[in-house]
Amino acid sequence: MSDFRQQALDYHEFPVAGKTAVSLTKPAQTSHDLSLAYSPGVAEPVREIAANPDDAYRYTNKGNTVAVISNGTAILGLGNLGPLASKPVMEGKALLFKRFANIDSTDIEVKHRTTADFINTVESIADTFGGINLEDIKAPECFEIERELIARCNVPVFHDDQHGTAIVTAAGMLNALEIQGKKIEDAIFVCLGAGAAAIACMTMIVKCGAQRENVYMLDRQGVIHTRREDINEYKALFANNTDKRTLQDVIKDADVFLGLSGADLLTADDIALMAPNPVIFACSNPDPEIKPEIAHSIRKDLIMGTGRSDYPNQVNNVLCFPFIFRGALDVRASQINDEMKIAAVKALAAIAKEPVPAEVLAAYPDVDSMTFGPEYVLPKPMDPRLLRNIASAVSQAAIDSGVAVLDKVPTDYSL
Ligand SMILES: NC(=O)C1=CN([C@@H]2O[C@H](COP(=O)(O)OP(=O)(O)OC[C@H]3O[C@@H](n4cnc5c(N)ncnc54)[C@H](OP(=O)(O)O)[C@@H]3O)[C@@H](O)[C@H]2O)C=CC1
Ligand SMILES: CC(=O)C(=O)O
Ligand SMILES: [Mg+2]
Repeated sequence: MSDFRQQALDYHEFPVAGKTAVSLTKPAQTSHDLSLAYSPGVAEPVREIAANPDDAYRYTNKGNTVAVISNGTAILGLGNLGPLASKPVMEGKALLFKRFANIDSTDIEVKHRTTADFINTVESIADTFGGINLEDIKAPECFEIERELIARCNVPVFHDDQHGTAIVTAAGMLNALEIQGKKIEDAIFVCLGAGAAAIACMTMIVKCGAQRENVYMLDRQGVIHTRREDINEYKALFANNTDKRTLQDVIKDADVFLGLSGADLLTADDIALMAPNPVIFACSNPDPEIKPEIAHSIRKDLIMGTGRSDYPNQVNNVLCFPFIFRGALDVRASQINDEMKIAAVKALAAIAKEPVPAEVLAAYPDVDSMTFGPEYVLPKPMDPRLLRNIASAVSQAAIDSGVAVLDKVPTDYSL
């Protein structure tokens, strides 16, 4: 067994199984404490909440709790391995919520027969939480699931693989194109993958200025084009009127490759065909569409990003979901709307252009330099500015767009 594999297994197994636990926020030492925490004292907030449901935010943990919910149908790039196998990833998301935004999170893995069953299950438990983070649910079902749950739930519902990924990818893309001296409206994009993450990322990149006709999207059958009859309504949004059919047809002279598909699907020969100064975000996890070592060995003029923590330019939704939920929870937003998402894109992209605090440099002793450029198009996950800058921009956007219950952006973001 490889050393890293054993380390990863040991990390999850010892000293206790798993990565999260519940901790108490109130004293529970004396019989008086118990009489307050449980019977008879607990009856008082029960009565208050029954009379006024909003009091759940006052007397329970609802307002700072997000459920991370999956059915395990698209676990990272590993595929449909079922709900239980997705649990380490969902616990991982809960760890990240707590570590980066002090949000308490519960992972919930749902076994279900139909999409309707899944939707009904999540709807039934949604009021328990301040927000719902859907995770690793495959396309196309994820689109209906999110749409229905947004309509039916009273708290924000956010499919992280769609919108968290789209926000981070768009921010990184705007910065990478700027560094490469390319205009987004002129750039030719190749997107390998046409699922949850790919459709949302390209939709956001088009909102940021890319021309829809300059986007070539591919699934397992090749280029998505207008004469294909096997594509769903979501892929159809990216159908191009083109005779190009294969990855090799479209990668020639492309400015950007975005991978949201699977491991090792882009070759060195493909990269050699791209336009000068290309941008390659190979975001499949855990293994990217092409290894950075291979890409860099083929050409020196590229900007390379992956979803992983162990290479420069980590393009991963961890740079978004803890902070966008922090911003939404802080003003009790009823939804996470486009205004809040665009505010997150701008706030994230801007951080990469600012000087990096010493504590961030200290957290990454192996990184030589963190200056806006080809090896640093996005801030690092350990950067404390992510919390303050993104959460405050998102809260403000929620207030400005009329979806916030509270009208003050917090000033204290200490963890
Ligand atoms: N870095 C990050 O932050 C994130 C990365 N991702 C990564 O993106 C990938 C997709 O995730 P997600 O969108 O949630 O999953 P989905 O199941 O919704 O979509 C997967 C897509 O990839 C396509 N695909 C799979 N294998 C191939 C192949 N051999 N050739 C062409 N297309 C292929 C599928 O094609 P078809 O439609 O024909 O089945 C489908 O369109 C995963 O690897 C995941 O790790 C996802 C979210 C965040
Ligand atoms: C990062 C992530 O959410 C994924 O790869 O699915
Ligand atoms: Mg995911």
